[in-house]
Amino acid sequence: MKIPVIILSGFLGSGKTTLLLSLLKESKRRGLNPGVIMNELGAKDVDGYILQESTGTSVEKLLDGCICCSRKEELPRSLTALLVRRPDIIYIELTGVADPDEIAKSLLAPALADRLQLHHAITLLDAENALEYSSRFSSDKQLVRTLRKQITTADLIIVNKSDLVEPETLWKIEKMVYKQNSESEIVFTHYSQINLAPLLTGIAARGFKGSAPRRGPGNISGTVLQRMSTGSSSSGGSATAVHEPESGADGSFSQVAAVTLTVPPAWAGSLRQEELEQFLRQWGYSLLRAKGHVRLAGRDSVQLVQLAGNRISWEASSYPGQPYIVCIGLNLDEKAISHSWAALFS
Ligand SMILES: Nc1nc2c(ncn2[C@@H]2O[C@H](COP(=O)(O)OP(=O)(O)OP(=O)(O)O)[C@@H](O)[C@H]2O)c(=O)[nH]1
Repeated sequence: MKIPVIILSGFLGSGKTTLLLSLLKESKRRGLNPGVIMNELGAKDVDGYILQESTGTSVEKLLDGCICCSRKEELPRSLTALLVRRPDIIYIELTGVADPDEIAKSLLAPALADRLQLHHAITLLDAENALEYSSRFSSDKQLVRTLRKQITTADLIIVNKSDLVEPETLWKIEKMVYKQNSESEIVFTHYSQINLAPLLTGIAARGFKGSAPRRGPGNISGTVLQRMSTGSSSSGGSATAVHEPESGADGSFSQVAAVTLTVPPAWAGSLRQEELEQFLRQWGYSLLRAKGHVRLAGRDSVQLVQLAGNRISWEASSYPGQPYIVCIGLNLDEKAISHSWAALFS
């Protein structure tokens, strides 16, 4: 029996890891042994740590580049390594700038096609920002193309973060999605909460001799509204650019780049929350996403900081390593960022 694979795609900060956490918990509740491949643009494994911390799942990590383009050859190797652990289901969480179609094609490689089967390609959209992407990223045509591919490839589109927008915005997003992909199911929700049962229907733990997995019958209702009938260095800086393509090349190859900033090991002080927020906000929309673990003045525990869609959130974490932040952006000035970061510790 082929092992079902679920691909999770969607722009930076749209809610992929939040959904993956729920899927892992539900998989474990059903007695399944899930395998996870997680790809990050940055050199640090923020989301993998979150998953391991809250679900105990071991994660095959592919850091520092995108597996649909610059690190394409690494995916088959990781899948083969994962298969040794005999998973009942495999989740692949892509970077926010990955083309899921390229990943789906990779599953058809001769060494994998007999063992794996694409079960669902899911794309998450950040309701607060999705309508702006084409105009905001007009300087990066590849990125705009990739974001379209994320919509056209999906058989399930989850419009997430509906708590941050008015209902009219959701209707506009539905219209935009429908123009590009009228076949997919679309649900609206927040914190990636959907009915997971249809996604996992028919998937059984190994040893079970039942029928092969099949796609669920739908009914993946969100919590807000359902689709209406539409008729149809010293600073520790290190950057990873997803390079511009040769014309006609496969992959996403956008100009989005990641800079990993670590706190100098010798520094014994702690940062103030406002200082760090100011550091993150000064780059405006060129900083698309930031995440990391830092120590703050006045807080006992390490803090997980996340910037997504220009919103910053903080939560306690038990990360034991050297504090860092990964910054991901479009046309980010790496030198200026590293310089400004170093100034925080001078
Ligand atoms: N307000 C709000 N915040 C959300 C929602 N879903 C996720 N978040 C927050 O948005 C941030 C990004 O969520 P993730 O699940 O990490 O997004 P992602 O797509 O995995 O992000 P990357 O993989 O880093 O691109 C986190 O701080 C989440 O807690 C939502 O529906 N509403």
